[in-house]
Amino acid sequence: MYTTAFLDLPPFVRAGGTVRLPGSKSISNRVLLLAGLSEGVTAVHDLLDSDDTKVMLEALARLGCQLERQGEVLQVTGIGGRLRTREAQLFLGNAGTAMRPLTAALAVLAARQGGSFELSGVPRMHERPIGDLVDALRQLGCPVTDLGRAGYPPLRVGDGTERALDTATPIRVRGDVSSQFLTALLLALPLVTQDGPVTIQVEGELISKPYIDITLRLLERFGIAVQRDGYACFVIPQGSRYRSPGRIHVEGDASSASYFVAIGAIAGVDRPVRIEGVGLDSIQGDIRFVDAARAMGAQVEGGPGWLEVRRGAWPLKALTLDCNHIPDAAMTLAVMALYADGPCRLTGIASWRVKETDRIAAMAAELRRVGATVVDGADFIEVAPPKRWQAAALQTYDDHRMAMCGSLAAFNPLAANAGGGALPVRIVDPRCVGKTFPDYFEALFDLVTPSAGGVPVLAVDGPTASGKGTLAAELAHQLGYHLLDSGALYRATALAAQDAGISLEDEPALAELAARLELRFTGHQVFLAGRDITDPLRLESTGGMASRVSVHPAVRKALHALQLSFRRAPGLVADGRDMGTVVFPEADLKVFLTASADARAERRYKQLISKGNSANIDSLRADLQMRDERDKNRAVAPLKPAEDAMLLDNSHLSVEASVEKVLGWWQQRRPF
Ligand SMILES: Nc1ncnc2c1ncn2[C@@H]1O[C@H](COP(=O)(O)OP(=O)(O)O)[C@@H](O)[C@H]1O
Ligand SMILES: Nc1ccn([C@@H]2O[C@H](COP(=O)(O)OP(=O)(O)O)[C@@H](O)[C@H]2O)c(=O)n1
Repeated sequence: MYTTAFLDLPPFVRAGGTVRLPGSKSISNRVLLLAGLSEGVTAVHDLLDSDDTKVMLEALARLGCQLERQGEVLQVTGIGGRLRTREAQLFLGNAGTAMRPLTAALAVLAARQGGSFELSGVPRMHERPIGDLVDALRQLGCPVTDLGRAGYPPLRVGDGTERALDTATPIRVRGDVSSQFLTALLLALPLVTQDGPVTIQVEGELISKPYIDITLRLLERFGIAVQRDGYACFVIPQGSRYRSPGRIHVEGDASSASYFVAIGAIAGVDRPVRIEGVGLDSIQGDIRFVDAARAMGAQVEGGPGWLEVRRGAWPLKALTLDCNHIPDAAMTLAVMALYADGPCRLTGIASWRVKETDRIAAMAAELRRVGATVVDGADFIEVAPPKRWQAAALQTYDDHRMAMCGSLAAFNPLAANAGGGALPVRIVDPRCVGKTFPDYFEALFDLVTPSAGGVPVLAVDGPTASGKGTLAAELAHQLGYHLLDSGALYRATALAAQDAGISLEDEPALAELAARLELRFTGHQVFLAGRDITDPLRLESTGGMASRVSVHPAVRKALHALQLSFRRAPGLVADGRDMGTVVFPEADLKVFLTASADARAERRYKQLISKGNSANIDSLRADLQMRDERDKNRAVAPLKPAEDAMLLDNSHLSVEASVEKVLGWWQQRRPF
């Protein structure tokens, strides 16, 4: 997962390959609650691991459920409908799928068995209405106290005393704001069917019906057969009891699939985008997004648990659609509209206004940034593709879907009206995808081909101990970019030569060795032919050998292709001696880092001492000056600043100040 302040996506021109979807959020949190309320143990397979499931799991643990991971499977031992804890404060982040059902379940349990629970979330959660659910619970006789604004979390359910509930009178709940209130009641009310059946009557036209279908199907798996009359009246039979199905598989998330369906429709030109984990047989309503994508031109094939998507019509065909049945996936259509042959109009989306953010307002604002013409109203949005695309920094409003949708703007080079341009797209706060799809961007980068020269490079060159490695690593960390420590390649070649007994003057043998170097970088570790060389690689003596190895033109040539292969989406920070001059002459920013010989000798001295090595500052200074001479005076790729390099003498600058300086230069060169 990218936890950077922003993530710049290079422009993409093609997509293809396979993506395996994480589990559905809606199914995961419903299954967890049902398993938590059941008698016995439920083995949950393919559970989504995300922010929203984490808060649900934490809440269940606080309530006395036993949770045990066995590899990929989570074993949940439920409380069997009996409170194990009579008091708890539960923090539920921004997870509507945890807040609503837990409010309902704990309200009835607390009233029946005497308990008191506080439920709260992030500030946005406290702006998301829950009043209709609270009204329904109060009709039953459950004590519910508003701890903030009436009708919004935080709430307290129960007052510690046992109460009789009125389960004979039908419970009325509004269905036209969010179907989650009805879901919450359906999931919770089997707990109070001891004395008779419980009837729920929906007032107003129910929205997002497919989510109720998921709820009913999962209740059935847990032994509860709800009788119903369409979507207006639901009856939970007397004596209903949750029974664990023993084992249950969570489907891949159909809403998450929508981004990859869109990517296939936009850029699946040479090969399809294959999506695994959810198929045409899905129980999730958002699978019907596939119909909408087809209507826009996508070619979609599918079977149980898989979909394959290719580009069909291009540009995409403009669409007008009532999206009431696919509230979440419909957001993806709003972004596909950027690539359509006319304006697209999505209606029936009033519920967008009460989601993680006001999604109609957010979508309109962000699509305008890339150049689209957008008209929005209480329950619709109309998007006309940009006449002129603009490079944009897209805000994400702590909303995972805004971030994932925004990424689709990076296919702008393919737009009919792109005019040959290729613009990067900045996603601000990419971490918000953690709500449902923590590795979304990694999955995206695995599928896409960036435009030629589209992957940005930041080159840092300079003499030894100037702080290149430290600076480059921190820049890569803050930008979410890959890191090339080119010195490590020369160092590894030197170690390999030492192992193989090859002389450091034997150019042809060294070049051959360099060409078939079996190097692997994992986190902070480096492996050479399977051997961990992390420590020997950093030895001062290895640096000295590397300096001798690196003077040979044939060795430099042999390592060239390997260095280029580090340039992958989203971007690269490369550190060395000739990054800006030879290897990446077209780098977007070149920094030449220097510091006085005294400063560098002192840094190296401290670095060695802190690692428990012995060192002598005078010999270190002499050694680094000798290495500077060799690097500067060699015939091929000598150490010198590129003509267009920015010079930075950091003799009197802290690491943080150097990083800030370079990030400032970087920002100036970005088009946002
Ligand atoms: N701007 C700086 N100010 C002070 N010390 C620094 C600075 N940059 C790096 N250092 C320290 O100097 C040492 C050498 O830095 P390193 O990044 O390994 O250099 P290089 O990669 O150029 O050989 C490290 O211990 C590092 O923490
Ligand atoms: N792009 C590069 C990187 C390193 N090198 C050589 O490899 C040696 C080790 O590089 P390094 O960056 O790990 O070493 P230090 O800068 O820490 O000494 C340097 O002394 C250079 O001679 C090079 O020639 N070209």
